[in-house]
Amino acid sequence: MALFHVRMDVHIPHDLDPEVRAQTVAREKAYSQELQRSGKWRELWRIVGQYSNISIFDVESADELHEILQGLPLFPYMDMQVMALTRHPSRID
Ligand SMILES: O=C(O)CC1=CCC(=O)O1
Repeated sequence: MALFHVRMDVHIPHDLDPEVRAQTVAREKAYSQELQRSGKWRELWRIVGQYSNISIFDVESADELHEILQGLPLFPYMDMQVMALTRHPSRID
């Protein structure tokens, strides 16, 4: 098990066809909800006032995360920052 904190900043071009945009966003939603149901996409939060999110992934490896992120329908329109997480020694649970 490996935990990752991911920030995704979405930059869809303003001239993208509105139908393509709507279809891509709908496919993104379905893809992320399937991964949320599987437990791999553990947290998904909107950053207030930005077309950005903070996510926590619970995956087997960095390679698996890479595959998941590359499969995002919005991947071509995103900047991402990934941080690998490990357990803090002061945690009590
Ligand atoms: O809207 C976003 O932040 C991009 C996104 C990630 C998963 C999803 O459903 O939308």
